[in-house]
Amino acid sequence: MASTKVKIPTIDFCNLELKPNTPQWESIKVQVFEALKEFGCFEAIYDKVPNEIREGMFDTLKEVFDFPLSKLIEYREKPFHIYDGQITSIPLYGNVSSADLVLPNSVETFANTFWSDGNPNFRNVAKSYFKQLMELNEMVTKMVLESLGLKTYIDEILNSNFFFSRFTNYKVIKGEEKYKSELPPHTDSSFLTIIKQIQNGLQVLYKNGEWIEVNNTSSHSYLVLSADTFMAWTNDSLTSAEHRVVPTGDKDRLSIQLFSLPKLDYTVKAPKELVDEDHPLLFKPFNLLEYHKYTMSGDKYGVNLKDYCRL
Ligand SMILES: O=C(O)CCC(=O)C(=O)O
Ligand SMILES: [Fe+2]
Repeated sequence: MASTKVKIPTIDFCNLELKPNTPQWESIKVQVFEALKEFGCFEAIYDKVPNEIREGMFDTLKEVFDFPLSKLIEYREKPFHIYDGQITSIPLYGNVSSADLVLPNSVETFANTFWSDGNPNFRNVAKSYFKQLMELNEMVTKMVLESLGLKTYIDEILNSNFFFSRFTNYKVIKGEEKYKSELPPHTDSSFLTIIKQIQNGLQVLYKNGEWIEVNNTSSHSYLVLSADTFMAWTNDSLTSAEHRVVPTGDKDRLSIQLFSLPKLDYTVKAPKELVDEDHPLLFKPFNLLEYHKYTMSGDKYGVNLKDYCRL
């Protein structure tokens, strides 16, 4: 059972002209760093995504999972477009992911696969949604690096970012208790992951062993998670939040994720400033391409970066 005793911090990013070196920035920066160290996550209240854009994204997500399987398979056949569904252990879980929703000018491949007119409205909605969340990702990244005294690395990290988006659907079939669409506990391989859920279900593991429910306190709530790459790059200064999804209720649960990953050939290595005799290097330098090749080879279900390159 998830606990209600410990709460994930909520950090308000609204109504502020958030710029480095302002008092608001400094105050939020402290909260962000503390939360990512302690919990590996926080709930951001972030009102830069207009309601109609967020709703447009979820309407599209529903539409995509109502398409026949043949459409989803056609989508999967395009390079770098993933459809993960019908997994034997979680048959009601499905996700559609790609890098192209967030690359400038390339949401077209996604839209052209699903809609014969290329759905121009959705293309605008997706660009607007991800642009705002990429700004949130950038602010949080800067705040972490400033907190670590590593301002000089901000450009390097932001330039190494490669974004991946995912639409996830946890189907519910009423009365079919034996089918569960839970997502098992895992950590993400990204620097940061930004998750929007409309129904609850997401839970994060706290260091005392309790699963904490992620609740939306506002329609502008997003969960920001720090993940494996940021943990390795910061030599363990941040936690990589272990999380899982246990949907409740009798409606399909929908969520959208944005992952900021390191570019495939970027070598992730903790900077020298974070390594000394008292803080030895904890992860061998790695790049995502080699790591993914490793996770895809043989039976590696459930492995994470720690298994791959923790020293
Ligand atoms: O559906 C969610 O809320 C989270 C999904 C997730 O953890 C993932 O795709 O890595
Ligand atoms: Fe995840």
